[in-house]
Amino acid sequence: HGDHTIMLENLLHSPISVSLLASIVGLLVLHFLYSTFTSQDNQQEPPGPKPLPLLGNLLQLNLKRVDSSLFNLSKKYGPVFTVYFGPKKVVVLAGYRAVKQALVNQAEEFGDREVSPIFHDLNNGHGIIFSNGNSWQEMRRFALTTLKDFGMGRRISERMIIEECHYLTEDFEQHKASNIMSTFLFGKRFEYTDPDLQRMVERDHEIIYLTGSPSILIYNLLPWLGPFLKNWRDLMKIMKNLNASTRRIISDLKGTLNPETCRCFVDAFLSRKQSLEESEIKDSHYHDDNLLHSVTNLIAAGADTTANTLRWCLLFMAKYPHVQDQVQDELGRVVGNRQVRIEDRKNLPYTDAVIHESQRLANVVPIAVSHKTSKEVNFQGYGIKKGTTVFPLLTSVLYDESEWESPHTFSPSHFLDEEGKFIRRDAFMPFSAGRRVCIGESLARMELFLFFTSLLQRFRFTPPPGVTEDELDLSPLVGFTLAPSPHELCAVRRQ
Ligand code: HEM
Repeated sequence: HGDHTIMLENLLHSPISVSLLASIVGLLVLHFLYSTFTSQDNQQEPPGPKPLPLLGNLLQLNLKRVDSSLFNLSKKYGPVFTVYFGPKKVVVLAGYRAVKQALVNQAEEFGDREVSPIFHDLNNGHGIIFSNGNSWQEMRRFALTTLKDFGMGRRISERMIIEECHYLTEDFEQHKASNIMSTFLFGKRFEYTDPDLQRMVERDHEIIYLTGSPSILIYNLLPWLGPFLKNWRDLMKIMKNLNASTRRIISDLKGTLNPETCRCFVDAFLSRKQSLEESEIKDSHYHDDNLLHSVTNLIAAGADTTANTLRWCLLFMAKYPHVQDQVQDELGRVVGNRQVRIEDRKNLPYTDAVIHESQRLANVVPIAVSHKTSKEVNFQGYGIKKGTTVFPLLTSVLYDESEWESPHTFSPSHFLDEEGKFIRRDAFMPFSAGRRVCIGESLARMELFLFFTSLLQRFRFTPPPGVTEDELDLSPLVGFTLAPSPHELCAVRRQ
């Protein structure tokens, strides 16, 4: 003990040793601080229910209604939490603030797409929705500019939709949104009775429904199960047929292509491809697979979502006749019997609010489309590793209790001020946000407005005879999107 004291005394008396000791202690403290700090960053993952080995949290999730289960978990675990789908880790973003902060303020980090095995089977990394990197960037940019060139969000698409309104109100059918996409992509609309159109609509519907089914969720965790699952075999077959018929339409257009006058999206793609080939640019992203999958992606993303939303709007009208009265009063007062135009929207605040409220409550794409982190992220004090699957839970934004006055009831007043003027709401996010935000928002909003108003001018929507408004069932048919359950409505011609 005495020797130690002497050594320490000697050390402290030597100026060099003192500074050496101080440096060592300083370094140790720094190291300690650094490691606790970074270990928090690296290791403290978002909280969540305790997972079981292999099963993860599957027993706590209702696979028939994943979005609602996750919304319930968010009430316990907060706006960012971890759940395990079997062995697969998923970080869920819940509520307007968290979803906006991630997708908009940290857009780059949260902007990659998670491509689950089923969507890999269906797209092979091509197209727009389920691709990443340079190919995605090029295809998304090309689709946006080309659709705009052909009139998306502008007067030309207004004319196109109005023309479709005439067919729609003559022959009450639900293929109008597919025809709008078809006009953009292939330069032509189909007769509603055309078997090609009917098959295209049916196939899309099936794909969207089946990809959200519980057995495909399980397939995504255990892909070797595929051939044993009926839904997987069905999906492969439907996709094969859809691809074959899309290839046929593309090859017909190729036969009559004139790069000087492009008729449609496919023409624009083919002539870009041709000019790149002529300048001997090899390995560009403009190849047949990207064309095929961009086209099928645009139809899948653009037709079913819009048609479903319109069906929800009509169902809400039949269920809430006093709301329908007010829409029809307003339309009668402001527009009368003439064709509604986009510029009328600003004078139709109640009708506009009803369409927004229908989109909010219908919540057609409840978990958006899964994202993936592109790098390690620090988010709200938690560390999330690169490549982690992220669910932006749109259900929890559209039903956020701290944003909406009565989140679970149909109430157009969410979008109206005291004087009855239309107001925008930040938490209205059915098209998601950020780097991957829906590219068809302006087109979809135009279609919804023009189709909805044209129908309500001419028809009164009611439950079928013998069914009361209360009995109309609002529980959705759950797939990748939420559609109304099969139901009947009467469309009674007004005057
Ligand atoms: C009411 C109708 C629609 C709704 C509710 C809707 C909603 C959405 C949502 C939630 C996403 C996912 C965004 C994300 O990953 O965070 C999305 C993506 C997409 N939508 Fe829409 N959409 C609609 C109509 C359309 C239309 C008409 C088109 C075509 C012009 C379209 C094309 C796309 C494409 C290509 C993507 C993928 C974007 C990407 O991954 O970069 N959508 N949409």
